[in-house]
Amino acid sequence: MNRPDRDLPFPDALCPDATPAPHPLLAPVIGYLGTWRGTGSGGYPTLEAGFTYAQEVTFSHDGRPFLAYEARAWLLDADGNPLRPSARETGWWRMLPEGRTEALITQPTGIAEILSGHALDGTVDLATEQVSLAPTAKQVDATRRRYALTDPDTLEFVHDLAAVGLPLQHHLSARLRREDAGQGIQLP
Ligand code: HEM
Repeated sequence: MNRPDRDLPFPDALCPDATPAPHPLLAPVIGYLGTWRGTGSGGYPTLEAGFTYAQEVTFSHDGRPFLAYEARAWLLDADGNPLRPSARETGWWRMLPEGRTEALITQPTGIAEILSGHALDGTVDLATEQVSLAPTAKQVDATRRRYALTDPDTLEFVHDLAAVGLPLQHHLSARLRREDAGQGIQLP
């Protein structure tokens, strides 16, 4: 969806020095632009065992004050080989003055999250304002997400989940590296 090489009149940009120029309100998240890959682990009290996964995440923009966000994950076996497709999600991070952030994220499991939070110094904290569920989706009451650029080429992610009647607690942690690591964007 966000491929910059597509023949569109207004293609998305994946880095700050490409055309179009990023909107000034993207400043607190400018280091997120690009494609990220890495692995993570997760679990939940309802699951017999924890799991490990790989993930690819892309943030792009079209010159307006929001990031287009797309993520797909697949489970890994004990040897690190791909096992099966897992979570996918797509959405929009709306950037407001002073780093205030609103995000809309949907998943093919029938879950739609509306989150709000704040972006500061490469860290974005988001918590759900509202979760909407398709009629057959699992019960999800709330999520909380923290994304942190621990260096210009490393994006760490922690996701807490309140679902199926349980209180908000850890579901996922991941560490992603910039696809073209080494050419990382310097943080302001
Ligand atoms: C990288 C992203 C994610 C991965 C790899 C992942 C992985 C998993 C796995 C492996 C399970 C066990 C069921 C299965 O085998 O499919 C699961 C369950 C579940 N996940 Fe996730 N998940 C991710 C993101 C999310 C998100 C964003 C939400 C909610 C907004 C979510 C909500 C749930 C719920 C509600 C369950 C079912 C719990 C239960 O019924 O016991 N997951 N997840």
